[in-house]
Amino acid sequence: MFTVIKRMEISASHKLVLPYRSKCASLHGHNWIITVYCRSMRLNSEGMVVDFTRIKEVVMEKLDHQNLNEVLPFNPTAENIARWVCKQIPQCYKVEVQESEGNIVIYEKDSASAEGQE
Ligand SMILES: Nc1nc2c(c(=O)[nH]1)N=C([C@H](O)[C@H](O)COP(=O)(O)OP(=O)(O)OP(=O)(O)O)CN2
Ligand SMILES: [Zn+2]
Repeated sequence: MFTVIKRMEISASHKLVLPYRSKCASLHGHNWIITVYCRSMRLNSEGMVVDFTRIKEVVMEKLDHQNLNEVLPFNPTAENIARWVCKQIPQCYKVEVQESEGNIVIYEKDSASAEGQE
């Protein structure tokens, strides 16, 4: 089994839609550190699980220097962002989203529904 890990930092803004008072309901920014984990039993014809550059393109081109409320069709919580990133990359099974030093979310694909990893 091969595992590929790609870590990226994205600068972006967001506000959260919440049913209670929160400072996060106002537009603000973070430098999110997103770590993408991909795995496969087999390599493609180029000898890769997935190209590091392809992972960066998928994540950075969509999210970096954007207002996440405008480019994502859901409330841009760290949880939703992690799940969205995982869905963009077939070989991905886990995504860690670090919003600040102390705020970290990990999304892991349900192994029963995992695809493209063998
Ligand atoms: N489970 C989640 N909780 C919160 C999320 C989230 O994505 N998932 N997001 C936020 C906001 O984005 C907010 O910006 C973070 O607020 P806060 O926890 O107060 O974080 P700080 O960066 O200010 O960190 P400190 O711990 O206060 O230093 C809120 N909750
Ligand atoms: Zn925030």
